[in-house]
Amino acid sequence: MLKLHDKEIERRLADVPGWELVTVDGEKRLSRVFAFDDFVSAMAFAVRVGMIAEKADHHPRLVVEWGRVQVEWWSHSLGGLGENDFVMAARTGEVRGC
Ligand SMILES: C[C@H](O)[C@H](O)[C@H]1CNC2=NC(N)=NC(=O)C2=N1
Repeated sequence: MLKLHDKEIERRLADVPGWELVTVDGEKRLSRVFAFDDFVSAMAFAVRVGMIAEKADHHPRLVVEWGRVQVEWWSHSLGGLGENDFVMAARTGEVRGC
């Protein structure tokens, strides 16, 4: 998988509404916070995202708190964003139903 350049990233961001481009330790990531009514719903969402990640062998950073889950996707092997990350971001939205 190829590391995407800024122009390609900008173009693909339009395909994943709701996701934000962030840079952490010099590496670009896709980031989004999902809101829930309580902790159990947040946890259940995180588990479902974890399952699709495991199946894809491509894993996110998941921060689970009462009522919210922050999801970040990037490719460790690329030190940035690849096509996979946009695919998984879109699939994450489907898990949530939005
Ligand atoms: C050995 C295993 O297939 C690799 O470490 C996978 C696991 N999950 C991964 N997830 C992410 N986000 N990036 C990777 O480079 C990655 N590599």
